[in-house]
Amino acid sequence: MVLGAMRGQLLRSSSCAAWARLLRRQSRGCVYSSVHGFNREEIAKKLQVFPGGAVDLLKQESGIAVLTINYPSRMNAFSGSMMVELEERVSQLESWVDGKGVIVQGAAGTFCSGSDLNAVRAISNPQDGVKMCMFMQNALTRLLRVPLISVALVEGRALGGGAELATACDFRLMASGSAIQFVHKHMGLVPGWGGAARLCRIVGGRNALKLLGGALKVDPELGLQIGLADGVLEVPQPEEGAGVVLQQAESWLSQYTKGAAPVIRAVKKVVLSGRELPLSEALRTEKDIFGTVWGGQANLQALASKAKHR
Ligand SMILES: CC[C@@H](C(=O)O)C(=O)SCCNC(=O)CCNC(=O)[C@H](O)C(C)(C)COP(=O)(O)OP(=O)(O)OC[C@H]1O[C@@H](n2cnc3c(N)ncnc32)[C@H](O)[C@@H]1OP(=O)(O)O
Repeated sequence: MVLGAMRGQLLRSSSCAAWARLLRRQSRGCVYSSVHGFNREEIAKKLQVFPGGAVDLLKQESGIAVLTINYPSRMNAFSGSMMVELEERVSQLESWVDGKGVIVQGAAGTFCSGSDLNAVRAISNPQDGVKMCMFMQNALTRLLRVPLISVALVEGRALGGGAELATACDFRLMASGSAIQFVHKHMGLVPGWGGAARLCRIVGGRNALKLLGGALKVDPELGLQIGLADGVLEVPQPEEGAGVVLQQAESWLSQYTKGAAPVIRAVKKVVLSGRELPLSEALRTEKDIFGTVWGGQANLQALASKAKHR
């Protein structure tokens, strides 16, 4: 047993370096850095000028966190300071070693109505608009790449940047009566937070063209039909109390996060590399990640238990 554990430790340390190399190559999941003329501190300072609302993070014993976009007086629109707070919360998720899953939701029964239009009107020059996009693309790409299985719990409306936020999760659960709508065209815009690129990968180019070109309202039925939604949750009667939909979402996610955190995190990592890397590099990364769990505690316990897995 000791030899096995030592072998596992040796493999883990060398393979962790491989995962670190992958993350470094992706510069911790960021798309933009100074080589792209992106100055994070400069744009964060500009965004902080637009206060309001919060992005709350609850990390639970279960290993499932709840990230809440919290600005109900503005239908959970993202103020500038909330964009900076989102990035901070993603950093916390990246370093949560016991984490296995995360549910992204909006406060007060609605998801997110995109950018705070008051901030949008003030950031009207193209240069600052593009910098805001780069900031949010970095934050949302990192969210999608955290080694946790993520679910967007869509109640009420997910509009514009809110629809884009929903695409920055591995899965989407839609409450009955909810809608995801890429309203950008109505504003003379296209997605800028990475939502178009992710949407094409989720529903395919033709459906993405319809949703963006038609600014179509995607209800749960259409969401399931085109693969934008992975499940529909029935909204309970008011007397059943708030939080029931979140409990349903946690129950749905826990199907996929049952087990040791290192194993669930490795599952997300191998899928992430399979999703994003060229085949040969994905295979090498998979081998490295395999090495972090081979001979690990969960593996050794499973071998010792001789349990049958039906
Ligand atoms: C990259 C994309 C990004 C960008 O380009 O920067 C964007 O996301 S742009 C924004 C895209 N979003 C929208 O256009 C949605 C605008 N909001 C609505 O369409 C509606 O508010 C709603 C979300 C469908 C809800 O409608 P309703 O139920 O009728 O409520 P109200 O409209 O009265 O809203 C309540 C309250 O909330 C304020 N609000 C709503 N959305 C925003 C927003 N995105 N920014 C700022 N404020 C918002 C709305 O103004 C109301 O406030 P009061 O008027 O003070 O009551």
